[in-house]
Amino acid sequence: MFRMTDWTSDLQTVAFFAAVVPLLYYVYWRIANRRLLQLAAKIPGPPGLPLLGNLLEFTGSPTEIFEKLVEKSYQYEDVIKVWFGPRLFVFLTNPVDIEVLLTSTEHIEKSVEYDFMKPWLGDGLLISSGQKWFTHRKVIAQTFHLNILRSFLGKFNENAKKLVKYFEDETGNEFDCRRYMCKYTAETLIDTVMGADKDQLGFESPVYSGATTKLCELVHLRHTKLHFRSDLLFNSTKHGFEHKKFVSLVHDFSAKVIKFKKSQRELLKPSPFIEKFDDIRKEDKSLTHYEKSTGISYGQSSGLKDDLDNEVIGRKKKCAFLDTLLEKEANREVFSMKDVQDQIDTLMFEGHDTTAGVSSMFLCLMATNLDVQAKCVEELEKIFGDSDRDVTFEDTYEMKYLERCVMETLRIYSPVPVIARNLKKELTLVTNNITLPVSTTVIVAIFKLHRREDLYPNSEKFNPDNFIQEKTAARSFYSFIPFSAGPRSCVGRKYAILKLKVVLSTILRNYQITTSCPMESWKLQADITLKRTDGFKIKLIPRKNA
Ligand code: HEM
Repeated sequence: MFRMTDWTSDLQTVAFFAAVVPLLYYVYWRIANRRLLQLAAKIPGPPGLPLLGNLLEFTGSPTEIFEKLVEKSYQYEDVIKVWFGPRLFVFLTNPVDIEVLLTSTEHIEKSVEYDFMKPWLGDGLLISSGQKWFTHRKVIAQTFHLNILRSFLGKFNENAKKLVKYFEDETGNEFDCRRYMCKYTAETLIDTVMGADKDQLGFESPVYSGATTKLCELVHLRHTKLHFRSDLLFNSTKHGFEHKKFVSLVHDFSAKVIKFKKSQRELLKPSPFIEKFDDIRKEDKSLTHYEKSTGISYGQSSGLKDDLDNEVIGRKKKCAFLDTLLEKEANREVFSMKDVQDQIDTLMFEGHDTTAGVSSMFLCLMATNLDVQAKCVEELEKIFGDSDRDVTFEDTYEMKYLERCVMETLRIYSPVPVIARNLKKELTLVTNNITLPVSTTVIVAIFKLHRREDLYPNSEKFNPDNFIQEKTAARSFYSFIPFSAGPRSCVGRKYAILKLKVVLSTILRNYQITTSCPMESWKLQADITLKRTDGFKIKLIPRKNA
């Protein structure tokens, strides 16, 4: 027979366990992580709640979370600690500490947040680690040598001219330019790095770029919403189904590219757009001279050097990215077919989303800084006069002011606002000799670093003079890292800068750019790459002499 006393005692037992089990776990966790807690106590940061840490302070939409993080960063100086539940996150904003982390060959493992991209990018260069990353990086970095990039100039120009033509449909309208820039960057990647033919592949840029934009949003949703971190929960929601659909769309494309390239190889046709270089050393001498004379190392305007800057890459014939990987795969060296596909997916994402973002931002900045735009155009008129000829490699050296504008865009709106590493060993910083414990997630806050008032006075203002030589020489290399730095820096940075110079100069030679949206009204969103939530709106007016 049911008795009231049984029922209340059951309830008391449940309540007892509900309160005691988490408490016991918390006590156990604190004992097991004594060293972590001791070291964390010495790091400045907002006080948090037991178990939850600072979780409740960072809720809301991705834009709101980004704004809260930036706001919080102004309350602290160089190193900031935040607890998200039991996980310790440390944000670095001082170049001296960033240098310690990024130059290390030990702390190169990405944080677990990157794992949410695994179903999409597999073991591609962005995510992989250890020996696999090391051997793949060595091969891929060589395929971005400047001499190989030179051979892409024809395609950069051809596609830039097509873009200018597409823009004719929009003249007089205020429109979001990002989708056009996505089309340009994605199609040009296929034509160059992949050495394929976008038309024969039936490539549809809005579908592909739409899928990657959506995938970024979904991955970021998993970063910001605790309940979506579990694969089981996420995969059973509508977001999980959407994620699966977009991943298979992207993978279908890379499978198609491989099939296309393999059929080309079987026909014994070399890749149609890729020239091969026999003696790379001979050409390198002039590049070294250029780099010495200007201090500019394509993208690392402060002269930072790494494996991409190795002048000597051997006498063997070198060819572009996908030809090289397929050759290796056919010879059963280093890459399996799955590896090749992972690397295509990685490069298609890294190579198109970032470059589309920065070029769209550049156009918006030109539209809101008409004096700067006029100076760029003046420089281009000096180089090209009235001619509508293609941009040559040598012309890109002459675009010194335009390059400073690109650098300043990368500073103020860094397309990758943060990067993150997982510490497998303790790391001692320069700032106050702080030691970061094992398992800390270290965030390099590029967005905040690039807006430090001590490095860039009046830092919210778009000022290309931040990159005149005296100023860059006076700053640490690590105060400007849009492409990261050190062993895991961006392999595509020289490619990106060269392509940006060609396409942006071609647009400026053909159109005057305006907008009705002042910079102060822009809303930013940092889902993997930086975007404007309100759209990249510009208006184009054809230039008379174009
Ligand atoms: C303006 C354009 C670009 C920017 C701002 C940019 C920025 C970055 C950053 C910050 C990283 C480090 C990411 C991290 O540590 O989490 C990175 C890595 C990488 N980027 Fe880029 N990137 C750009 C263009 C490109 C292009 C055009 C390609 C290839 C075609 C590319 C391929 C890669 C790859 C493969 C990695 C991973 C490298 C490794 O871990 O060894 N990127 N990029």
